[in-house]
Amino acid sequence: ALTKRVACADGIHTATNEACCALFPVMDDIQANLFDGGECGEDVHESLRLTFHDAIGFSFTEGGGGADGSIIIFSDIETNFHANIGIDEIVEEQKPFIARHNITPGDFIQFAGAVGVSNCPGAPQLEFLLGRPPATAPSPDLLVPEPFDTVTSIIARFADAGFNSSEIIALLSSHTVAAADHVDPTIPGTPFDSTPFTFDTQIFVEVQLRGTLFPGTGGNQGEVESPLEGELRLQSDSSLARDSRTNCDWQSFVGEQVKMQTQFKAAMSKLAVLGQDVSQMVDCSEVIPVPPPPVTLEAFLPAGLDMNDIEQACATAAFPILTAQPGPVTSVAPVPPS
Ligand code: HEM
Ligand SMILES: [Ca+2]
Ligand SMILES: [Mn+2]
Repeated sequence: ALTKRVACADGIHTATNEACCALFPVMDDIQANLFDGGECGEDVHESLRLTFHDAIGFSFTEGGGGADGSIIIFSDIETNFHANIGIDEIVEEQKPFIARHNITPGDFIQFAGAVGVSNCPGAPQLEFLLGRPPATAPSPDLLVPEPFDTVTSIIARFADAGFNSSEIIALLSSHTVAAADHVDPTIPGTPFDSTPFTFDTQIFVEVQLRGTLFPGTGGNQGEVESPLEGELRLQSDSSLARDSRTNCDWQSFVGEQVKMQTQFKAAMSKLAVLGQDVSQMVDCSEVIPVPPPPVTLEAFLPAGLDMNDIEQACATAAFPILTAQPGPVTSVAPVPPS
């Protein structure tokens, strides 16, 4: 179909809606100066986490404006919430970008998340809608889930924001490009899967492996044993992979790159506009770059492990049979700090 495009004032870009033209200089700035020239590193990971921590501040019963930028506008309040530990870093890094462009914090947070994820091989091209007004109040506390929450409590919290249990698992695809800095503060940058720079399905494989060790110290709140040196497992991910309400959804993404991409994208589209009036927003998804494909498409077992190390949890389907990477057991390298 032919869509009428307008020329942007920069003389370089075109857009279906002129309002989207303003996003190109923002994108160039964050790619060069926040994401180190287009990497899928720590700042992208933190920016993706921030999209969630801003948006999930929404409740049908407790209030909260959702994806409204309140976590930046009222950072003095929200970064002190226990579940937001460490989020102050990316909040302070993003503030100067917002100051030098004409964009609201709510729009910037979701835009940076979508552009950032496009740097990760294997990710879907996320939607981006423009037009979130500035937040007028901080989010109430206790709306962001904690890694030590029970599955019952996590499902209830997401339901109170409009998400079903399948959408929770789809959103947790995000933990494929992720590491923890504060769960075990002795080992910052410890990834949740062995490929923290690739948006693959390894998170769904590796969380299903039998836990055998703590990568740093034991006894941290919200952490359970992982299968590999250098890899950290959240108690919440572990429980969701094993609970009968969510284990088949979890397993269903193993090796299913396109399914994961499709469902993550759909759930992120909902998350990014929580609490917003979509009828007042402009679709600028065309501005978001198309991510590179993953280097390897096949899901695998980490070297030295075999199918006996998988803790089958879904009662109605067998875990896909995977091949181990060659060689002896390896350890996972940390994600370097930004
Ligand atoms: C049950 C829900 C969830 C829980 C309990 C949870 C918990 C956590 C925790 C504890 C960390 C480590 C933070 C640190 O110590 O640095 C983390 C990291 C992260 N989370 Fe989640 N999370 C959840 C859902 C989500 C969702 C829905 C998204 C995005 C859509 C997300 C994206 C991320 C990312 C990208 C990181 C890595 C940040 C980095 O590497 O710096 N999480 N999450
Ligand atoms: Ca990964
Ligand atoms: Mn981090």
